[in-house]
Amino acid sequence: MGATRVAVIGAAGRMGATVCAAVEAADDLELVGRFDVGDDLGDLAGADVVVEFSVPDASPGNVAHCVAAGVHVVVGTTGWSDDRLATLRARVDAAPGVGVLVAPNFAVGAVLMMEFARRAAPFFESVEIVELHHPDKVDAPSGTGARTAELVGAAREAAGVGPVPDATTHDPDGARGARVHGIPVHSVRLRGLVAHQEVLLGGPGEMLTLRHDSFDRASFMTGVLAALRQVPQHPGLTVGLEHYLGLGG
Ligand SMILES: NC(=O)C1=CN([C@@H]2O[C@H](COP(=O)(O)OP(=O)(O)OC[C@H]3O[C@@H](n4cnc5c(N)ncnc54)[C@H](O)[C@@H]3O)[C@@H](O)[C@H]2O)C=CC1
Ligand SMILES: O=C(O)C1=N[C@H](C(=O)O)C[C@H](O)C1
Repeated sequence: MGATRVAVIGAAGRMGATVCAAVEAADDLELVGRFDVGDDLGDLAGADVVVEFSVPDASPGNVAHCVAAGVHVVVGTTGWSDDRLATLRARVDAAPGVGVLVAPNFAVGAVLMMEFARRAAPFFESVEIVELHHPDKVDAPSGTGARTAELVGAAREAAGVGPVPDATTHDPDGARGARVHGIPVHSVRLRGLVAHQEVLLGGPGEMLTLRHDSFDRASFMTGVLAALRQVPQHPGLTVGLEHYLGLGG
């Protein structure tokens, strides 16, 4: 069997460039196209699979182009709201056989952190998420932070756990952070960082801290390469790399 032909959208960016290098280094993959802002996606350079790391407002259009062309897509761009995912799901359902994976984080450790947080969530009264990133990141909270809050919030609701306790009545500057699915999420942007997250779970007299650190974008490549090799075997829309790793509830 020949090499899988891969095109990258957002190829000039931090993640896109790292993905291009990883694809070029893999014997079973061939990099056939690099696309960035302003490029005509056309026939996607004849790719079998596209990897998409661009910006939240461009990603839905880029992915729709790939799906309409019948090309599988691995999407790492963040900002996929429920509405955007619903629109994408309808497009994918109308393109039988096409696989699309949208994953907020491709680092295996981060996927495990989210899974551990989901499992631990019903056992603690309090949960807060602190996500820390490089200051060139344009979106807040991070996709990982938002997804973790969604998983944790759903697990607490399913277990009948009430809202997180919080006596705050005066917070004119938003010091308590964003609320995502009822979970406080705090975003730090700091020069020197790459991508980091802590999930703090508190109960009477104890705290469990789950922490993941991506020190280098190499941390995402194992997941990206595994995803682009597997996506043709997963027709339809999948959200979260955990479903390709045999995890997830
Ligand atoms: N899922 C994951 O594991 C990870 C996801 N990300 C996400 O990936 C996205 C990109 O992150 P970075 O590479 O750090 O950003 P970046 O800013 O370095 O790269 C974004 C690239 O997209 C390009 N772009 C902008 N509009 C475009 C369009 N309409 N079509 C094609 N390309 C376009 C830009 O010119 C730029 O080259 C962000 O949403 C980020 O949160 C980042 C790291 C890991
Ligand atoms: O922009 C980044 O860098 C990252 N974005 C993703 C996110 O928003 O969760 C994944 C990772 O945290 C790095």
